[in-house]
Amino acid sequence: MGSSFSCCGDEKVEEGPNNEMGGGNSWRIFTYKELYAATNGFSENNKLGEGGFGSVYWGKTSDGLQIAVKKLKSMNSKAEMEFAVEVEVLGRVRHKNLLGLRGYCAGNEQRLIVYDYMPNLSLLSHLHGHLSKEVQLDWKKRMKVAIGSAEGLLYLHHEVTPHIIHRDIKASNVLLDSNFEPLVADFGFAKLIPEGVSHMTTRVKGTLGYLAPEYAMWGKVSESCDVYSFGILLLELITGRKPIEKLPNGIKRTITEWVEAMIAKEKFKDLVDPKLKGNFDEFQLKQSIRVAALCVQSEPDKRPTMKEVVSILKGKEMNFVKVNQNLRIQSVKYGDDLMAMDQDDESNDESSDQGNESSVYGVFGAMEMQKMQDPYKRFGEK
Ligand SMILES: Nc1ncnc2c1ncn2[C@@H]1O[C@H](COP(=O)(O)OP(=O)(O)OP(=O)(O)O)[C@@H](O)[C@H]1O
Repeated sequence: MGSSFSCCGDEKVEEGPNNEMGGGNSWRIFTYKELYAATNGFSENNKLGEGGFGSVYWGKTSDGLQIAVKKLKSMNSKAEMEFAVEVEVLGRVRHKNLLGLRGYCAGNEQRLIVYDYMPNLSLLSHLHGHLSKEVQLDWKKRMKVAIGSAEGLLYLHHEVTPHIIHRDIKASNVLLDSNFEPLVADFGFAKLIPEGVSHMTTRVKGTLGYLAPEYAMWGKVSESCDVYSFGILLLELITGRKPIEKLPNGIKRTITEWVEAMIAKEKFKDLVDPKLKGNFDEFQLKQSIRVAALCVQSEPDKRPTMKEVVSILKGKEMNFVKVNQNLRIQSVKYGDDLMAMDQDDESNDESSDQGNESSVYGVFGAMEMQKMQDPYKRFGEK
């Protein structure tokens, strides 16, 4: 590995366009040699986690900056596309709640993306992973994470041109800085939406449990798919439960099914993660359940926009909320074929971020997904 430092040459050849907006947010091209040295040769000890794209390593540059380096695991057209999309999208976005680009390295043999290191890791590790026992995420922090993530999405949907749909909103893609400010990450699946286009039909990418039904089944993608995923994330933050749980009898249950049943019994307070030991704000609980209920409706047109979501989470009442005053959650059934593909299983992974969430990369909806020999293959892999 160490022999081929073909990547990007040894000189700093290019800088991001936004340097004038503050040195802290600029990006540049890194050399492979630099990243190799920063990560101690991509040592296993430096590994922060692994996703579909490849592994992520902690590192420190020669000028003392702590970074996270995402290293493509194999060079194929699919992975190349994801790399290109992520770098392209990251180059366009700038918001306190979006994990921006610190740099990249693209040579003949390597593709690497460099981000700022987020010392409090992912939301997933706090809710279900190795940090969950420490219960650092009290109610106030959870609300901060909810509002911040929603603001990041609001920016993508309404403020950047062309608009961007993230398509993979989930707990492992929300990273936390030293103040527990959330930063939405992982733009490899993002879609740029040309002006005037309300929705597009596309291959399904994302993670089962968070996928909007119209997207999972028919590949119909619009901003409201992110709104649906955000609703699931919000329920996860409130309840501390996973989007899909495997019950002792082997049956899989979605978080919306569980919440729906609890609300039917009017057990609102019992919805809150027991780890919080009853320490939560009742008004905020009601508001956030209401937002989540609106977001996870199966009809995309009935879901709120992220602007509306942010307003309600910040305590402002909106007229349209009247349609869902009684806090009813509509649970969506994905269908047995899709649920069978969930690989959540028993892995309540305490040791790392990997593997305790079901990343399913379906193609063209459930029927096609069922036909795939290996459902966990990523798109585009032959
Ligand atoms: N900037 C960062 N700072 C700290 N940890 C990070 C950073 N970026 C990624 N990680 C860690 O590395 C793990 C792997 O990230 P990655 O985005 O590759 O995959 P994922 O989101 O877990 O899975 P998927 O590929 O299915 O989206 C994350 O869960 C996170 O804990």
